[in-house]
This record gives sequence, structure tokens and C-alpha cells, in this order.
Amino acid sequence: MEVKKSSSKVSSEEVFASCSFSSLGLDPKLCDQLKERLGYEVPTLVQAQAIPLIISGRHVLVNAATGTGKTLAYLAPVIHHLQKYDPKIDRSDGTFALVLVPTRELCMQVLEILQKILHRFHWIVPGYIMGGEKRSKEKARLRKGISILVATPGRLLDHLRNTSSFLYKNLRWVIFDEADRILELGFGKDIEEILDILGSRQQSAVAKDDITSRYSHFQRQNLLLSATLNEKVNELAKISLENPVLIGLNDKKVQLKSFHEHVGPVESDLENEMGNSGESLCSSDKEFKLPAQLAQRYVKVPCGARLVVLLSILKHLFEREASQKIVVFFSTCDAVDFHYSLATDFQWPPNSQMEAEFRQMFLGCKIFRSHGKMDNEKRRATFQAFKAEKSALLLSTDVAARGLDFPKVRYIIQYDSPGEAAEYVHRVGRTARLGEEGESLLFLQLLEIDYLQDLEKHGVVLGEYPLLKMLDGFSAHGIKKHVKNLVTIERHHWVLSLQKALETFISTTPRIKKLAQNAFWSWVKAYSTHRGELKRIFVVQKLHLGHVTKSFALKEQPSLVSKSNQKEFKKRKRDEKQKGISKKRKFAKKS
Ligand SMILES: Nc1ncnc2c1ncn2[C@@H]1O[C@H](COP(=O)(O)OP(=O)(O)OP(=O)(O)O)[C@@H](O)[C@H]1O
Repeated sequence: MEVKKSSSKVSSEEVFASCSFSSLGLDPKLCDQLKERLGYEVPTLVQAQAIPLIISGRHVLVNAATGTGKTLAYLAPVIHHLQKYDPKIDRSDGTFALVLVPTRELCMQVLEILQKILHRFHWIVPGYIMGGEKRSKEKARLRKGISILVATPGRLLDHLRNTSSFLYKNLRWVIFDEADRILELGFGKDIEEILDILGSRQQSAVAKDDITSRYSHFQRQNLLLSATLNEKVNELAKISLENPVLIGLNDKKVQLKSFHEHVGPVESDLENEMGNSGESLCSSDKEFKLPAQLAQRYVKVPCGARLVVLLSILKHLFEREASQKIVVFFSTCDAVDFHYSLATDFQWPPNSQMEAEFRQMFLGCKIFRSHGKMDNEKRRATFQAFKAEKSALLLSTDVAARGLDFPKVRYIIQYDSPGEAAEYVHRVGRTARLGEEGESLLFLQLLEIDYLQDLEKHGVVLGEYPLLKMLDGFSAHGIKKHVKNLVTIERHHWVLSLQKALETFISTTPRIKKLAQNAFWSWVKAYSTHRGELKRIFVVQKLHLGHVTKSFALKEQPSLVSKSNQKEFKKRKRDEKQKGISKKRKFAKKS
């Protein structure tokens, strides 16, 4: 059964500019390097807009869809300037450019691109610092000197406070990639302190003055980039950007101009954009830009049938196209571990007379997992291995939701909803990159269906996935198909037989049963941490724990997990109920 792909094939003009990299003002040697080492022939639209402005020294705020080439948009101008310094810069000059990213994977990805481009400019030294690495090793690297430093905020601040050998008096660029996520992750205070220490904050000009260096005649330049912006980015923009230019925020897109035709800022200044009142440049129900060719769907699944439906859809996708890459997002590390172990060990058909060695893995594909509790080495290895595979499945938490560029990922499944609509956008943005085709599927229980309206407020509209039709495609091995009129999903013959097989497998596999129990409680706890508007949609006390138990193919509701979980869960349900009652009383008094 074919799922209709989005009809809108993207033409190359909608992705790439009609000018050349050299027409943007980039040094010819750098243009050659982009072609030879990265295979980049022409700039993308956002690169053609941003590169001339960043080369000119303007502070810039870039809001462009996922997968449109924002990384090079900021790296190319930095390298263009640094490779021109005469005499050449030296490691001992310390850091000239700082790129702040929200996750370790993104840190590694940006570093990889830098290493490729700087191959020809070997005197410009790239480096990184991020959580999970040995601080002493990082200190040594910083002491030697890193010209372009890619860092996660927490660890950077640690070194700014404690590593006296970290030299940044020549710092010229501070770049926030995935700016809104950095702030969402609670790094807001860290960022302010980082800006103060670096003298990169509007009010702390004094810090700039006392930085003397042979390069101090260069003005500090700050850049903010993300596919999704929000109020917090608005605040960050106000304290970190000086008379910035906005790219991509308003729909009055300027036609692309080559660098020489380009007159003045390509887009209006932030002030004009925000008007004198300085109102927010991005309101909470701002429209998000998604790749036009991305086919987005949701699937309505009863809680108890979630696991069977997930495994069935994955099986269907890999049977439909054996060679493809799929990413599935979960809300917790425990959920990733449980589903990873189940998907790699579960065999089908479980009750066949065939000898064990003839039984097949239910999912015959290579499976990877990634989450924040894994050590850096494992996360790095997974990241590289999944990128290199032609056909594979990655089960991950949101560590893989932002910025990561997995070539040829065709399908994104959000098994647990992302919460904020911005996270939805970034998760699906792992596919349909740079004009490529891509599909996404969001799992929703009936009680969560209002989430679709929350997405629609941001211009995100999803079609419904024909679940029953897909399930009918499976003949449960050895189980006669009930010819009766089809009943609900839960009563579907395939769902019943697969659920039974999963429960039998898990109840007889203690290691996986334990993982399922851990995943059950962490999922319930994660469910209760939705914030703001979303608490109205993802209501923890509406959960039927018996159905949640089934969604982990457990025969009985876990009680083996620490009693504190249960006490905490019961307290949270009581508090929610109490709140509900007091709201009703207030409402009653008013009316
Ligand atoms: N000028 C170019 N020509 C060809 N491919 C390019 C060009 N620029 C970038 N790419 C490729 O496009 C893909 C997306 O680039 P990149 O990851 O920088 O996008 P992004 O806008 O930062 O995405 P996200 O919002 O998800 O972080 C990558 O595979 C990159 O190698």
C-alpha cells in the first residue's frame, strides 16, 4: 500500500541560488575547497543571502528552514576572513571564532565540516569542547590554542571561569547555531554570563575595551541561527546583536542578488522589522517554515496498541523499500533502550514449527540507538555509523532532533510527541533536507488529537495515515483472518496476535522485561512534564495505566520500580485533580 508522497517536488531553483560562491565575495581558494572537499558547486538560497552580509561584518539573525545549509552560511565568511589575515594567524593567537551548539552530536558534526574545509588552511585550527569529554584534555587543547572553537554552553562557561590558559582576546565572532534550543535547554543564564565574560554583550562594552590585541581593530560580530525562533531568542537577540539584519523572517523575500548587485542589507534591519515598539520578532504562534516536499502525517493509535502499530509500520516500511533510513524519536532514554533491545531480539513468527535458526528477526534491518545517557564514544560511533549506512533504523531521544545531518533519511517517526511545536519542526527536519524527498509520521492517542490544532497554529498541517489498510496487509502467520466486519484497531486480528507474541516474548525474557518496566515509569513521568498549553493536551491523569502497560507489552503493571515513582505519580495525579477542583470552585464563584 503506497502512502501518497507530497506532490510538491522541489525544483533546484527553490533550493539553490543562481549565483556562484565567488560572486558572494568568498575567496577563490575557499570556493575551490568547498567544491573539492564538500562537493558544493553553488550556494543554497540562505547561503547566498547570509554570506555577503556576514562577510561585511553585520550582525545577522538567520531564520531558515531545516536542511537549507545554515552551517556553511556562517562558517564560510569566518574562514574567508581568517585565511586572509597577514601574517597568518597562529595557534598561539587563541580563539577567533566561537560556535555555540546545543548538543554534542552537533558539536562533532560542525567540527567535521570545519576539518574538511580547513584542510587547505591548515594554520587555522578547529577544535571542540563539550560535556562528557575529559576536562584536562580540553584544557590542554585550549592551552595550545584553537582558532575556531565549537562548544556546548555549559562546558564552555566552565572553561571560561576556570581555564586561565583559554585565550580569547582576539575573539571576533560569536555564533549561536540552533539558538532557540540552546535557550530552551536552560542555558539562558550561562549564555548571558558567557557574553559578559567575552565582552560580547551590548551593555558590557567595557569588557571589549580591556581586550587588547593586534586584531582588536576588528569589530565583534555575533550571529544567531535557527529554523525556529521564539521569545527567548528575541531576548538573546536584543542583548547580543547590534543593529542586526534579519534573514528569512519576513515573507517579503528579496529576490536573490549576487554579491555585486547586492545593495545594502538584503533584508530590513531588526529595528524596522520589530517596529519602534520593539515588539517581539517572533510571536508564540509564528508560522514555521518546513521543507515544501516533506509529506507529513499523523496516525491515531489507541494507547494499548502503540507498540504493535510502531513495529508493524516499521516492518511495512522496510518491506516496501528494503534500503532506506528511518529515525524514530522517543521521549526518554529508557524507552530507547527498551525498544532497541526488543527490536533487535524479537523473532517472528514466534510459534512457527520452523527451527529457531529459520525464524526471522521481526525487523530485518540494522538498528542503532542514541540518547543522552550513553557515553560520548558510543554516541559518536552511533552517529558516524548511522550516517554511513545505506539502510538502517535509528531509535533516539531528542539528542538527534536538532541540526544533525543524516544524508538520505527518508522517514521520521515521532512515537512520543515532541511537546513544543518547534521540536516537532526540528525532528521532521532530519529528513527532506536540501530538496530531497521525505516523510514524517506523528503518533497520537485519541486523547492527544488536539495537538494537531497546536501545530496548525504554526502553519503545520498533517494528513491522516491509513492505519487499518496497512494492518490489513499483514496476514498473521497461522492465524485465520476473521472475515467479520472489521472492528477497532485493538480487535484487529494482526494486532491481537502480534501483541500476544510480544507479551509472551517479554514475559519470558527477564532482561527485556526489566527494560520494559523502567521504560514504563520513565515514560509516565516524562508524560507529566509537558508544559504550558500542552498540559491541556497531554493530561497525565487521563492516562489509562493498564493501556500504557500494554504499550510496553507487559502483562502486569510494573510495581517493581522504586516505590518513590509510584508515590510521586500518585501525588502528581492528586495535585492535578486538586488544581482541577479549585479551578472549578473559582469558576463556580465567578459565574
Ligand atoms: N551549497 C551547498 N551545496 C550542496 N549541498 C549543501 C550546500 N550547503 C549545505 N549542503 C548540504 O545540505 C545539508 C543540510 O545542510 P545543513 O546541515 O547546514 O542545514 P541546516 O540549515 O543547518 O539544517 P538544520 O536546520 O537541520 O540545522 C547537508 O547535507 C549539507 O552537506
